[in-house]
Amino acid sequence: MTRAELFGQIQKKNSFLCVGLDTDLNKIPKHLLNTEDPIFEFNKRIIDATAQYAVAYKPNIAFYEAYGVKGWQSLEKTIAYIPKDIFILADAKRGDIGNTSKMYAKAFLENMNCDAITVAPYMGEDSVKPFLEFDNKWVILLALTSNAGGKDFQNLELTQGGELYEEVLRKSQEWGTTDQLMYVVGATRAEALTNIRKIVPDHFLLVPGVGAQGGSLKDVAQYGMNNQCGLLVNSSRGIIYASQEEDFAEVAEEKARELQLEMQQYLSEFL
Ligand SMILES: O=C(O)c1cc(=O)[nH]c(=O)n1[C@@H]1O[C@H](COP(=O)(O)O)[C@@H](O)[C@H]1O
Repeated sequence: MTRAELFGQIQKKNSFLCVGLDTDLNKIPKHLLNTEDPIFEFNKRIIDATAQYAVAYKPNIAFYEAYGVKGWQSLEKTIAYIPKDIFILADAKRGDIGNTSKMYAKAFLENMNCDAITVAPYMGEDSVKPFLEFDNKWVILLALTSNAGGKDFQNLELTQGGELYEEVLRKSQEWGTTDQLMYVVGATRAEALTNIRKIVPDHFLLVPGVGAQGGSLKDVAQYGMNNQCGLLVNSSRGIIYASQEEDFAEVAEEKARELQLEMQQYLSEFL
């Protein structure tokens, strides 16, 4: 999907919501466990309930890989089921030496035909470049993550000045364009967004961490939005497990609608 198409979806739906499909057999409603493919059945119901409010879905690959071949099949069915105009982001956090990254890229951007993949920048340019060789596909580089341990490395002061995550933002801009690269910034790190926007004013940011991790959507929108919105804000557990009973899809729809309404307000205020 191109940047213009993504922004078009945001304008059409008045939303920059990404629904995270972190589907865990221990958390989905019990009655679904009797179906042939409980993971897909759950995802299908969540997608049906939230597609009108979501501009992106983010299946976290760990939740599928954990169940082996069956999990992978559920993932493929889920990706095929997502409406074609919605951005699909494989949250796989890959990155390895060049010829290995090339195979990861082939798996997610070609065979699975996802629009984007999350990539760890730690191994540098030749580990990221193979993901950038696909038309209208995106690499989402981890910059400032939402977890407490993110500070262990990402906030280290470099001898030449600045913190490590700032160098990730600066250096990686040499590798691809604003039509190919996005960055992960946790909603729990919203205080850094003003500084981040000085370094990457035009890029899209994937922002996980609202809902279950407690990040503020308002702060993210206020300090992170640019003139093309420039944000995809993810919520996984806060939507998909808001109810773990038979009404889970209705409650997920309500939660997605609540976030969309709030986003609509910020789009009119800050865009
Ligand atoms: O890359 C990510 O999506 C990601 C980066 C990050 O810094 N923090 C983070 O929580 N995530 C992912 O975003 C999702 C957050 O889920 P919830 O906390 O349930 O909304 C999970 O799939 C995480 O793996």
